[in-house]
Amino acid sequence: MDLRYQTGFGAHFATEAVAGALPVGQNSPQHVPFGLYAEQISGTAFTAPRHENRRSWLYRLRPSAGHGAYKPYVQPRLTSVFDAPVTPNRLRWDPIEIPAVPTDFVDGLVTLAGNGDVAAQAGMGVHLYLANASMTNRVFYDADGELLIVPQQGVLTLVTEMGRLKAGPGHIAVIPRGVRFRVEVDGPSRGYVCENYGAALRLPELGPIGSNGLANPRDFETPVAAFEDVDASTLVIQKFQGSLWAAEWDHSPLDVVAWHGNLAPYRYDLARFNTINTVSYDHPDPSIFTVLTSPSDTPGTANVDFVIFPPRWMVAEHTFRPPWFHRNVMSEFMGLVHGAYDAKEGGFAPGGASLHNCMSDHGPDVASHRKATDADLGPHKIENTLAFMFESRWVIAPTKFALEHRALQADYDACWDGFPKARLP
Ligand SMILES: O=C(O)Cc1cc(O)ccc1O
Ligand SMILES: [Fe+2]
Repeated sequence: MDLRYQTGFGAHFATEAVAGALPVGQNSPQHVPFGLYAEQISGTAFTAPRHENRRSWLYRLRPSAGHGAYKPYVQPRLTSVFDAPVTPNRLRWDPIEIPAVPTDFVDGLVTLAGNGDVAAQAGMGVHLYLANASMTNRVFYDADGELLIVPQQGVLTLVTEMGRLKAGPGHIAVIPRGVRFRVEVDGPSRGYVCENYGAALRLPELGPIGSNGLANPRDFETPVAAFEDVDASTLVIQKFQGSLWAAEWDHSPLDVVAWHGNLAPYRYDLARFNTINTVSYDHPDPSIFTVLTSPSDTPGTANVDFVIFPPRWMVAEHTFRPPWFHRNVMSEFMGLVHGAYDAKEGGFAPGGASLHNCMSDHGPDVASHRKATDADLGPHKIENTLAFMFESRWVIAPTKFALEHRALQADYDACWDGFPKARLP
């Protein structure tokens, strides 16, 4: 099915799947068209400043309040408890395999790491999804945070309350906190998820860059209204305060016929990113590649930034072009969608991950360093690559699952062994 989208970041959308379903001129009329039920979903406090405020009005076949009690649902690999001792050591994982047994998106989520406090609405969970089956008669939502999904293998169809969107490798999709959805897969599927407990992701400030550049607002796509009228038992699973809960509803909650507002799922094609970089010398800070940011209460110090390392021209003169050696106050979780990353010649594979926490020393490995030092510095295009980083002000703690998994590389430190010592005159 061809899906249709409306464009613009954080825009005030209005969409109806049936003509005349959306009330005109008010949100909650005494008689909603066709007897639909009006329901507001807020993503910010009612009194949040206007430029922060996010909410939408949904017009549905039945009110979502009509369901019974939720009971605990057991999926122990998805958690907000990062239960391994937090470590200053640099960590790297090979890709974790997609299971052979039928596994859908919810059951296929595994938590690798995270930070902050789900109850305080600060920090994030970092997960992988490892799925090979579509969700049937099951719908998920996350009361703990917004979900930034970075597919690495397989195309996902996200069937949400507010319409359908597709995202495969090269796209990202964002589902706001609380919005219900089902995931359909087209085969074995793997990707990364940043579960953002904090303030909703938004475009970064552009400062002296000016009024255009980086991710341009018009390239964000939000689905048009689409609904299913299914009077069959549906298991609605939610993540609430770190645990999963499920309730059997007697219908599909994906029954929103029309909606309007600025809280909505969206997708973005990372190939549309307007990558800005030096045209003179030196390697800028990677903040120049920020796609989306979730600010914390301290200006310029993100709860989490989503940063990409896309294909781009390298033209810097008399410059060591890959990332420099560094240690940062911010903590860095990295993943790779495809290709190779310019700071790591080997060992960092698509579907793999790395974690460099606050003040841990890292940078190019020996082979990448040598190659960049010996390189002829003509204009050079880095192609067929897409790495990304979830960068956070809070130290990122791994889970036991991640630390005990055989995908954890035992010898990661060795990639920085053998740098020849500088020779003084
Ligand atoms: O560690 C990394 O590879 C991410 C990174 C990239 C870069 O270009 C500069 C700093 C930085 O942390
Ligand atoms: Fe780094």
